[in-house]
Amino acid sequence: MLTRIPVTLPDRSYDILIESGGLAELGTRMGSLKLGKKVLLVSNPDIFDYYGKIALYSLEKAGFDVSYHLIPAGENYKTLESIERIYDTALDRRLERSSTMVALGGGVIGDMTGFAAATWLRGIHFVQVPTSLLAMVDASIGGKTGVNHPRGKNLIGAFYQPRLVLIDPAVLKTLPEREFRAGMAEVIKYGVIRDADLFDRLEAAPKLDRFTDLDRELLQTIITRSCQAKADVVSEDEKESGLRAILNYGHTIAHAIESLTGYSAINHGEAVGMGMVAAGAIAVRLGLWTEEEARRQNALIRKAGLETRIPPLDVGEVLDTLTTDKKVKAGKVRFILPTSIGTVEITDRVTPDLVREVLAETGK
Ligand SMILES: NC(=O)c1ccc[n+]([C@@H]2O[C@H](COP(=O)([O-])OP(=O)(O)OC[C@H]3O[C@@H](n4cnc5c(N)ncnc54)[C@H](O)[C@@H]3O)[C@@H](O)[C@H]2O)c1
Ligand SMILES: O=C(O)C(=O)C[C@@H](O)[C@H](O)[C@H](O)COP(=O)(O)O
Ligand SMILES: [Zn+2]
Repeated sequence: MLTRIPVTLPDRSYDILIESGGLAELGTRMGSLKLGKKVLLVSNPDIFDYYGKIALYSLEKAGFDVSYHLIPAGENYKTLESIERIYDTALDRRLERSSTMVALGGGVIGDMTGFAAATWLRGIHFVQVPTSLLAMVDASIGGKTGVNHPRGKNLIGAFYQPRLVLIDPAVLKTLPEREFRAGMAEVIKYGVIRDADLFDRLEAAPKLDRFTDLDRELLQTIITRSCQAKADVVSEDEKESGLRAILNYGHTIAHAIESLTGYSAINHGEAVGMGMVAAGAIAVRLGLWTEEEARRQNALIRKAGLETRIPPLDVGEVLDTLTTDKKVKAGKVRFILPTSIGTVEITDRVTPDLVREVLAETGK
């Protein structure tokens, strides 16, 4: 069964296509977009070993002239140096304005390929083929592309929309369990910020922490509801001038955790899980959210096999890193905080002392 979710934008609308086994149709799907012949597939060696051949074969069969570029796996390769290596291959391959970069991988590959496509020749086509749960439900959609700065997450980048997002849930069978759980953090995020019914369904599920324990119907619900939530928000506010900031729930503290731990010990989804616990505790202390709902959120995060306690960090460094967050306005750090399951608000009322208290409460 093919599910199509449109992302409707003023001048760069595109489809999210969700279909089990759909990777083999990549060439045909791209064939209908009127792209130039040259394609550069960007991936990492592990993912390429599993799925590179299917993707290349499908593209070649559809008449594309394909080459590929591999970047070692891991968030600490999400750097400008890796982007320069993509540029080298783009130059060697003489990519043209009509050419396309295809990201075959998780969010790290997707964010970097999108940024390289946005900047090479001032912008060439770009297609997302997400292979991790997190990239399927979040990173591949909406056009946030970029890389990390050693002192701050995603500080370098561009809004640049893909021409197509092609999701083949069957590839999740090889995703390491830890990465599956990381993806569940962003799924729970949608429940808290926007989709109370999704939250209820996750609560009702017998298990959430392993791909193999999830029934196929629930997996389909998780992917389609999450993609729909992201597509709706991005369609309303492409460049985060307002509503889109809700997608950053849990990320203010998560990004500080990621950069202060060197982008290696804790992955993005794990940090988001911890960040949502901290944001929930802040909301309770400000009288915005009930303790009972915060407890339900935290129980769901634990049920997804995620850690809810923040590792020991220097609080001064955390506070300093928060000031590099992209939501900072007029020098004030802004947080997305829940007001009920399914609704959030954005506030600049969170003081450094409150962050200190909550880090002490939610820390290990
Ligand atoms: N642009 C956005 O809107 C957005 C949204 C959320 C997250 N992100 C970014 O996404 C990144 C996190 O993405 P992620 O969680 O996918 O991490 P990731 O890209 O590092 O992938 C996680 C790991 O899973 C492996 N993997 C992926 N798919 C696989 C498969 N099918 N089989 C076997 N192994 C597979 C990868 O090789 C990697 O080791 C972060 O950099 C985060 O900032 C971006
Ligand atoms: O798409 C968005 O908007 C998001 O905030 C989604 C987040 O899950 C994602 O991690 C994003 O990359 C964070 O954005 P940033 O602007 O804070 O870097
Ligand atoms: Zn995220």
